[in-house]
Amino acid sequence: AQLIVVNNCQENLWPGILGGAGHPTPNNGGFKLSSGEEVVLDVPEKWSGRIWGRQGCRFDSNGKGSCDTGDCSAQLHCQGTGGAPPATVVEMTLGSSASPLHFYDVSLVDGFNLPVSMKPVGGGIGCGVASCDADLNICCPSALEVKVGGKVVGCKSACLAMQSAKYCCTGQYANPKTCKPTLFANLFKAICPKAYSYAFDDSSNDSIIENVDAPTYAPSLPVPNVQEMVKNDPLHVPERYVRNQEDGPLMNDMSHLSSEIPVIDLALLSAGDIEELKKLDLACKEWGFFQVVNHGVAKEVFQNMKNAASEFFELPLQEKNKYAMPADDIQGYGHAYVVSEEQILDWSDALILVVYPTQYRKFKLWPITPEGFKKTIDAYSKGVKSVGEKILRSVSTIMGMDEDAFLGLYNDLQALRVNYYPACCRPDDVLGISPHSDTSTITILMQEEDIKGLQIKHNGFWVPVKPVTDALVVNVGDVIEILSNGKYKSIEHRAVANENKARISYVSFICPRDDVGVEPLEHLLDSKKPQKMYKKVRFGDYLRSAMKRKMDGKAHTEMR
Ligand SMILES: O=C(O)CCC(=O)C(=O)O
Ligand SMILES: [Fe+2]
Repeated sequence: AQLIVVNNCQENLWPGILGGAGHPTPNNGGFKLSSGEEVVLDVPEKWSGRIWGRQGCRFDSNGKGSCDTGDCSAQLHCQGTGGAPPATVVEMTLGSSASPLHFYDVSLVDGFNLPVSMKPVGGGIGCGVASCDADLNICCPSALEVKVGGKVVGCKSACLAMQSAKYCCTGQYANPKTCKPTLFANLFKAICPKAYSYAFDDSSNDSIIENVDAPTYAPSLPVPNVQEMVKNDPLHVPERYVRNQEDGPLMNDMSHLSSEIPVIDLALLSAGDIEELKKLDLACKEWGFFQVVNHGVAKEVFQNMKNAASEFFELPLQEKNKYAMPADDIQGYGHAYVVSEEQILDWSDALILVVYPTQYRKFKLWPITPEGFKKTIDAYSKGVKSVGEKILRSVSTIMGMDEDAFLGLYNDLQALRVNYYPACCRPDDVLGISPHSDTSTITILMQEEDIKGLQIKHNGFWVPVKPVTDALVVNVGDVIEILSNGKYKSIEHRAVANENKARISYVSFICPRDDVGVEPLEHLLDSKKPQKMYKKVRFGDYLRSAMKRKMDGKAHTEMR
């Protein structure tokens, strides 16, 4: 794709550019653009990044110097650094020729320095003109002004000027319920209604045309709502839910092994710490499961998700059914993987939503009660996505590749499944979720602190995964098992029901796009394992064939 950057101002400008994680930065991140001039930048399809204008710059012949606003580490070429606020920023995630839907907005979250607008030309679909083309410097409240030589050159955001959690939407304000537009944001919004003016402002881009060509999935048969069934008749377990007793008792004495499931410090891992990388290698080989701590996602993001989801599941059924899974989809509130009238059913209900790529979001299935739930899901998923990227970087490192070898290929799709396991009067007779392995690249799960449920199969025994405070549980999915030619294992796991308590788990599946071919990586074949152990599969076909079967034990992974 091409970006045409035009300077319609009366003065010279120096645009700055920054590619998002895993995306390149064109033109070394910055260049001069004289008044009236235009420049065409080539960026790959699906490029994601930001552009802002720098003004009042002086650079020497080595490209060193500074700007009055938007400065990036005193360099002409920003090369990986963002602009100093206040600066009006255009943020975008472009589509591709196959899916020409572009997302972009003009953000005033970091303040304002120059009027900017963006629109699609020559094809592609977007949300029209995103802009703040008025000069906010003229009406900037004096407390927010940035002056150079007596002239107002920028208007700070309230966050920058006040440096407080309330205006920055951090700490206790880091969620859409408590992060409200401030007086200043409202002022910005009044003048520039088509711009993003505070951290949780999505009124301006919620109107984006949804899921133009979102993939469809094999539907699941309709079955009763388990939570409602229990509410109406708590002492009855219908025959359809009674599990096969042949697969042994649900509880055994393997819980002493729980403490051996590796706990990995993600900050150390991302810093390339050798011990932590070894731990990851061992975890993926021997366990297929591990927990991560120090993952950088704020506690509130988790807590908000837990609060909102608990509230959602407590709503009356008819309210929840406003988001009922349509007959031809597996997104929404309902059940997945029910494929025959005969199969034994799981003791759970679920809310399932595709969260990335954002253009696949089906907002009509995103609950609006409790208030702010949509934004909470968005914030939670964003946090999980960042954790997923860190883990995938390290996984590609231990597989002997560049750290970003997996990004953008195997983590394009992210789906959220919130499982609700009602209490059960005969917990030994049912399963919350039947044994299965995940078809994903990796799965990231948040569980409640004090309620057991998840068990993983380790050397033939079921080992409970004990919740670790603030940790996320991560497991290797079928995709990594195939890519690694079986070195890393996508382990069978299940969830049990509890007698007195309901349990909720929050499961994010990180997956490749449908059209990605998955097969063992050539460079991993060696004299010990010269053969590819798995057939090449198109991920979309693999996922759909897995969905047509009842989840039943390990892998749909087809051996050669
Ligand atoms: O609830 C759990 O702990 C496990 C859920 C799970 O494995 C899944 O949804 O794939
Ligand atoms: Fe699972």
